[in-house]
Amino acid sequence: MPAVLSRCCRAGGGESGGRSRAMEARMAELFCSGLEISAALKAKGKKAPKGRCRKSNNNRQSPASSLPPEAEEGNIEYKLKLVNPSQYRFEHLVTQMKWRLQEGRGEAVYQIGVEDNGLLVGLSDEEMRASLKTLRRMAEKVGADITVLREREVDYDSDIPRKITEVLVRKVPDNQQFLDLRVAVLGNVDSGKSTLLGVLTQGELDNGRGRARLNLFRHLHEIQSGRTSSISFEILGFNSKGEVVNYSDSRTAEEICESASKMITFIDLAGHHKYLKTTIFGLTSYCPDFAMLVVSANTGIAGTTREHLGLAMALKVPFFIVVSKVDLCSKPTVDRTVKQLERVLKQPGCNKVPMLVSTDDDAVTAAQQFAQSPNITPIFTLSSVSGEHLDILKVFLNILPPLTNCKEQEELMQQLTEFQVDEIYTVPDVGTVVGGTLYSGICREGERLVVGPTDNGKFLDLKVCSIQRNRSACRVLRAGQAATLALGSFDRSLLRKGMVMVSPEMNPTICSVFEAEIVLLFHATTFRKGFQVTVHVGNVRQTAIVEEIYGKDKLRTGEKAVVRFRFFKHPEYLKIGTKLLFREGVTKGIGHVTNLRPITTPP
Ligand SMILES: Nc1nc2c(ncn2[C@@H]2O[C@H](COP(=O)(O)OP(=O)(O)OP(=O)(O)O)[C@@H](O)[C@H]2O)c(=O)[nH]1
Repeated sequence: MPAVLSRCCRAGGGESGGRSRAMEARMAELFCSGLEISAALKAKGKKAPKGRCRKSNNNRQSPASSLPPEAEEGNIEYKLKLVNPSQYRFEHLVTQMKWRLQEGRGEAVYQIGVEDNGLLVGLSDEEMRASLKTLRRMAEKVGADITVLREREVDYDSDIPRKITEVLVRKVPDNQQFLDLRVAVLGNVDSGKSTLLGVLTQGELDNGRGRARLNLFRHLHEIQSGRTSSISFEILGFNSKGEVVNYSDSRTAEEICESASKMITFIDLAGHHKYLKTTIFGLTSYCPDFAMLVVSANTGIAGTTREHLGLAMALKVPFFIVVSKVDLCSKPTVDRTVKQLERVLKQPGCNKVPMLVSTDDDAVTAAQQFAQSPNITPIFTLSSVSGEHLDILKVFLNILPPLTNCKEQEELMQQLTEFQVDEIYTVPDVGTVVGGTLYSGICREGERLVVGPTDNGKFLDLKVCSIQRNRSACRVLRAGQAATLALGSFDRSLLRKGMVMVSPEMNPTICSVFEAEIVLLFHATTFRKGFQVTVHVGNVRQTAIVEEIYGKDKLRTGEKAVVRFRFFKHPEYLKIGTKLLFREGVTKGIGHVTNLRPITTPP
């Protein structure tokens, strides 16, 4: 592997292209065991790079007297003070708040007492009171709510104590019911994923023998009877004051949706190795904003942990880590697990900056830094049994912003409708129902779309009879939102996971043969023409045959090439540039689609 690695590092044109290629190759290390990695590094005479990572534990806000200068774009606004503004200035401030909220898709952070250049000047108590009063008036004017995230004393050149205050402003956009984030939950079997979700979403602690998890299953069974998916969804809401809204004080999902201004949908993925295909499907097709990797404090990195970490990295899903079950271990054991994680995160294949989060204050810093640089990896240590540090994770989840901004969202909404079919059900009295995500455009109740491709490459007409999100009715679905669509009497047997429902004007490109630039992450022997792998591209999952490896007759671990694949069963709808992942047994690889051989369908 090492010789190949260095070749990959040197290959490539521009600096960033070369760097990302080297990163891809190094990712091979992530998927291998620790022993393989250290052997590879030793052979290469390399050490994990120190210089590129900021000091770990940089979670503490340094007593620095400045922040980075205010950015024109984004949802963070610095204000030195807001004391008695004139009517004209007040109107200007309100317009500015609207813009910042738009940038943060409904959330903005105001730093009061800070100059535009980032200097932490601070305000006296009286000035701060007056400024917060103005901020409240501004928020009222735009229909937003404000929550003070934290107050800090600053050491500015003055005898009187001065403070800066950080305030979260939240307004649910008029066309939405709540702000929406999707978090995929990863981790080894028994690491405590379902238990943590049970505790977060039901509001009751676990007994260490699976009570919280049982609650969840009973509940799931009640509300999702008939659903056979091995991926389950759980919701955790926050109201405008940042308080948790979950099943502890709401009886139904509808009630939670009604009182929440922000909703986190957890996608609970299986931990066991034999369900890896489903786990990959969950990550590639449900478009999570973030992933939460749960690691048990007493076992550390075990089982599928490393593989799940590699998947999140390969699919570029920003992730944070929860070290669970700290009640079962002594402090040195917890520290050892955290150190082990930090070591892996700093490895060349990862290049992450670990950030241990142990106070509410750290959680605020972590959420903001994480949003600005997904290289930062917050690590929480908690217990679902004693409840230790559980509130810190909730603080983080409450203020965690989406990583795409309004502009990107708007652009996607302007495009033609494209809904990815991830689940298919038959619901009594409703008929055929499909679950999935609206990738682009807008989808309205009553809309006519086409679904396909069928086995012979056709698209079939259908009508969207009704739409539900989080089990509540919804008339309009917007790009990025997940939902279930009822299709009335449409024949279920004509549908399969991986299809798309698109606007009839779209004329989608479908293909059985496509090319992809790939990096072989791991292969026991050599990877040649004729090899069969399961390919995951977005919500498409199908066996494909390697028809050609351009310029080479075989590939070894760590090598890259452009490869031509042919789907085994039926054509699929693919797009150039889409990330791709393939596996078969121990063979794994990543890459992206570079070329399609479209099939032209008869009208
Ligand atoms: N003491 C203690 N036990 C825990 C904690 N979290 C989970 N457990 C226990 O660990 C066991 C496994 O937890 P699960 O939540 O089922 O683990 P999982 O990661 O969802 O496992 P899979 O769904 O099989 O991938 C259960 O018996 C839980 O009660 C914790 O923080 N402390």
